[in-house]
Amino acid sequence: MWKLWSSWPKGDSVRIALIGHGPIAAHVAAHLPEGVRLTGALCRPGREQAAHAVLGVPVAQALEGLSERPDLLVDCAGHSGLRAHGVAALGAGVEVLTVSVGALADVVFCAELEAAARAGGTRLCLASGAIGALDALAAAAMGTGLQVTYTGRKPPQGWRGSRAENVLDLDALTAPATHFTGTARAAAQAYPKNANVAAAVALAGAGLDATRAELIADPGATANIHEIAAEGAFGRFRFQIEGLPLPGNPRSSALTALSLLAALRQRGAAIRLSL
Ligand SMILES: NC(=O)C1=CN([C@@H]2O[C@H](COP(=O)(O)OP(=O)(O)OC[C@H]3O[C@@H](n4cnc5c(N)ncnc54)[C@H](OP(=O)(O)O)[C@@H]3O)[C@@H](O)[C@H]2O)C=CC1
Ligand SMILES: O=C([O-])CC(=O)C(=O)O
Repeated sequence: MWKLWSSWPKGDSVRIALIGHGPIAAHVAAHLPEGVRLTGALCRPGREQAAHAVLGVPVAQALEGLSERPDLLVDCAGHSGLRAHGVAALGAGVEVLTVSVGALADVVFCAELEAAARAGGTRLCLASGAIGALDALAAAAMGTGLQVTYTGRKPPQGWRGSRAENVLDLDALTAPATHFTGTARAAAQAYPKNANVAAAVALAGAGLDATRAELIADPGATANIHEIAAEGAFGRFRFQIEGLPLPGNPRSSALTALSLLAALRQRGAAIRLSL
């Protein structure tokens, strides 16, 4: 069946390298669309063997250490991966696709990324990740009066290793408990492994300081539930997604890895969605 973004033009292929070898990276590597070739990966010092075992490609600690220069560097590692490699890659003219959207809440780092992309004549692409409806938010933001609230709800184990543990006894919860309310910027900075979605919603729509965020640990939740409530001159909408986690990390929704695959597939299409 013909699809809008069916495949890369025959004979063309894109070389990608990954940052990270966690559940998101492993899923991407195992399901690359036709025409996309994984040529390398970047890891932290001492993690070469572990990364090679998961991905089966040459591994280095920096882009210059890879034998093949990628056309695109795909950050699947989280904020520290983008911080370690984003500016250098963009400055060297290598496009970067990232899941670490919340890292852009740091204004200084965001400006460094932007300057590097301009200097390198390339761009930083933000994955839609675990959320949807960013197209509607971006359109709504072109009108007036946009107000957006994002609510992130996960089972208690989805908040392990996050600041929620300072506020709540996750093992003892018997009812939903809010452990953060504030701006999307503050959420993204306080929860680097859990609130990239808050940043994506904000960057697409009303901005990091005007978007309200609430984060909830819910012992009754059986999925990672993300909700957007938006209203403005355009009208209003509500969007909710119940994302199942990837095997290997209850924090990360499977849709995140799928969004990277969708972005890779779209990149090679002559006819594509416009967002
Ligand atoms: N945009 C979105 O909607 C979403 C974004 N995310 C982001 O994706 C990140 C990754 O998720 P997931 O795969 O589940 O997480 P894991 O934390 O399980 O995996 C992260 C991987 O990245 C590696 N890594 C960490 N820092 C670096 C670095 N500086 N350089 C190279 N590799 C590095 C780790 O390796 P090692 O520890 O061995 O060094 C590990 O292999 C999350 O932390 C979160 O920030 C997640 C879900 C949704
Ligand atoms: O995967 C998810 O459900 C969301 C997540 O962790 C994030 O926004 O960083």
